[in-house]
Amino acid sequence: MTARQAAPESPSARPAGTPRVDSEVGPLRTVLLHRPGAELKRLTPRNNDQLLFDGIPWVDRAQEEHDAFADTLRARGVEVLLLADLLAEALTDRRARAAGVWSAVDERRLGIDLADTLRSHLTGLDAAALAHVLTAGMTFEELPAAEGASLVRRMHHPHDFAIDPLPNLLFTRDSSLWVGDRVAVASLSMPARRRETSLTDLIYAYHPRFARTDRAYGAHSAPVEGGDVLLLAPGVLAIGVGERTTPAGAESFARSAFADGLAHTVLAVPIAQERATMHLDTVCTMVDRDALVMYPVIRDALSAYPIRPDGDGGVRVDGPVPFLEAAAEAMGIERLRVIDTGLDPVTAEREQWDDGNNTLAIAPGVVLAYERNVETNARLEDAGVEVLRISGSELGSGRGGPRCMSCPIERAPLA
Ligand SMILES: NC(=O)NCCC[C@H](N)C(=O)O
Repeated sequence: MTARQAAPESPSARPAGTPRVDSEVGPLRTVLLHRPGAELKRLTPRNNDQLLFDGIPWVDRAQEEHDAFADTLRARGVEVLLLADLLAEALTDRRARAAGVWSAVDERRLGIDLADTLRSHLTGLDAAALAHVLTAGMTFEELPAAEGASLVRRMHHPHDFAIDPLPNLLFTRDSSLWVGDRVAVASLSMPARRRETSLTDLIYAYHPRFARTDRAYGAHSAPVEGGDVLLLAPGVLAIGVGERTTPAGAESFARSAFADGLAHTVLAVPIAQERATMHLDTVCTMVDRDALVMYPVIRDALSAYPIRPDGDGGVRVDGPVPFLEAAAEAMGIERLRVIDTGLDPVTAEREQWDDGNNTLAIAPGVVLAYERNVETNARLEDAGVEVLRISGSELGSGRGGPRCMSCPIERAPLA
């Protein structure tokens, strides 16, 4: 056990406005969202698979849905920060602009000459214009004119990307996460998403709001995505290991959390390496202090490898043991209540796919959920959970729900 053992906070211990997240369900005070923008307009039937979207969203409607999502949160007193605003504000710092330019220009793709031309063009942009390129990307036909016509320019199709767009920025859950008073910039596994962390990294490094923020983990470590990390209770993390987060990622995240005194137990939870279950939060999320909504197909099979400090600077790994029991034990409660997705196996499969499990708790027993998951929402209400329904017909085409689309930055402690 490390000296700085994670301990439950007293509810009055900290003033509002200090970033800190110790649980999945503590009253949500501040959250980071990304209003989908021009980057979504880059999706075509030729690139949507590679860019991890299941279809081509109607962008205006997706924005309306997202605005309604943000308004639902604001109406409950949650401060909503938008990633594009933070990015543009951070980019007013010259050092942030330099970091943004370097992270966006890929010499391996463009060759040295074209990369140089593009870097000097981007360096001359103001913060707002640069923020636009960093999120929406740039095609070859949008490149600045330059003397001579390089082979690279001539042989690429005008619609090829010189800088890839980042349509999955919408899912702010995955590219950074807060544990206690520290932010971890995730290490994303899919090539289509990797550059996202250069933007979250830049925001936390240069935006004045986060000037005194300590880091946990880092984007160059083994893969860990925020959608796989559940803060079951103060000091207790569950980390899904599957399509995205690797065993090495879960182990090094655990070591780093122990070293920083952020956790006493990490449960590494194997999940199927499939798109339908790409993150742990696609199969279960917490809806109350002691309750989860969970895909029934995995409920009895879900296991965990508990990881704890060995008292000698290393870690001890136990298990595998049944997840629900291990979680309840680590949380210090008798048992976890489980609310099933869907009604029958087919509805459950449909609603799991449509992110019925992917709820965002804004307080114990109060969640945001997609309205389309009618049966799951009814079950939640039967179990006493208040469900604030949002529409996600277009937002859902990227396969992510309210939890995926939100990165809590401050939650009040659980009373
Ligand atoms: N936590 C989540 O499950 N996030 C959803 C991410 C969806 C995105 N299209 C992806 O494939 O990464």
